Amino acid sequence: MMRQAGRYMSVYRKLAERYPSFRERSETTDLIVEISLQPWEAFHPDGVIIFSDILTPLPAFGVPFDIEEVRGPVIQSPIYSEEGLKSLHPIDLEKLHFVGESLRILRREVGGNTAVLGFVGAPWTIATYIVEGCTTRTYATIKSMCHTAPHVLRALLSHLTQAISDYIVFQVESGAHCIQIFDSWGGQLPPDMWERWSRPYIEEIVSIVKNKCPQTPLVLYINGNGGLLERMKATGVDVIGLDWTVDMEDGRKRLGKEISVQGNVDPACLFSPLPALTEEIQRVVKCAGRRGHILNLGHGVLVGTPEEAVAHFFEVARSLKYDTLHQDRAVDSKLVV
Ligand SMILES: O=C(O)CCc1c2[nH]c(c1CC(=O)O)Cc1[nH]c(c(CC(=O)O)c1CCC(=O)O)Cc1[nH]c(c(CC(=O)O)c1CCC(=O)O)Cc1[nH]c(c(CCC(=O)O)c1CC(=O)O)C2
Repeated sequence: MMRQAGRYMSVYRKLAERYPSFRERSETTDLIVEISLQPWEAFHPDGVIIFSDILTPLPAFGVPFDIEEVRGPVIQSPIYSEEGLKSLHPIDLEKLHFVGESLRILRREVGGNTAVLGFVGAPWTIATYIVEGCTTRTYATIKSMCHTAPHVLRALLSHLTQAISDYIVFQVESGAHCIQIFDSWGGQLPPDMWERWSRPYIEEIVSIVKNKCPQTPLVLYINGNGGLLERMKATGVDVIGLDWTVDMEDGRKRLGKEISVQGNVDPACLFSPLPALTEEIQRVVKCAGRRGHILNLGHGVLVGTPEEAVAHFFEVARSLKYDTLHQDRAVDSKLVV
């Protein structure tokens, strides 16, 4: 489940009181392992997601950042000029030793029946933070840069493409079974702009990673991806994450049978009465069909979500039987949540 660890869990909030800095919590091996295992111990999902952030690798290629309680991510020196590009350097994976160590420990801790999942941000999404300096609602600076300084933006995105590719391979070699690429803010671009400013860089990442780790499935998630589904498929990833604004059945039709899908229960549904949540999970699973569906939310668990609802989500997922959901014969297929 996306964002399955974090602020909605009381054990996490208690730990955060003792370790108030997000960077400390997400850059200390023991804490990363402990936080990653909190939802695994509480709900027994099929996958453990390393507790980290899409911004975690930034300092390893020359971009310091912090996560502030109210403002969220803050980049001390945003990059929007050729001068700013000078601070970038190739990713130094030794500076991310805690990620490698945590993935290795998680693999040992969870045994053979649980997948260990790594993730990265896509170049466009990471660039929105590096250029804007913080979370933005308008993306005005980076979008205007597409016209005022396209060469600078291209150089930044190319640098990020190489760094992120190296970082994915590092995560796989450290033990991640599967990698999700978050182009969370790709849906903020008109589709033709996404084609120019995001897709080529994701495609290059996919090609580098498929060359070095051909067995590792890659999931691509974009928030607000209704206008982009077919374009996402063309990147060559193995799984397309659907947010909840796309009907699962429509998504399936548009994407065809040969690609897998993930999603797409509305995270807000976890605030509804549990029987309504049960029905929605069953509906989504039924619409997704019998093969190649990773049951998940359409985006991360929201802050304030009742933990009982998350527990219920996993219980319902485990209880599903294809032969009762579908009239056709049951298949021996596993649900991953
Ligand atoms: O998420 C927030 O609302 C707070 C600020 C924020 C963070 N990263 C950020 C944002 C969004 C933004 O403002 O741009 C920026 C961020 N981090 C991430 C994404 C990708 C996405 O969710 O679409 C994004 C961009 C989009 C987005 O936030 O929706 C990914 C992320 N951060 C994180 C995790 C791990 C996890 O939660 O299990 C994960 C993903 C793992 C997965 O779902 O597979 C961890 C994280 N990062 C962060 C926090 C909050 C700070 C804290 O615990 O003290 C937390 C913990 C939590 O969400 O409760 C900081």
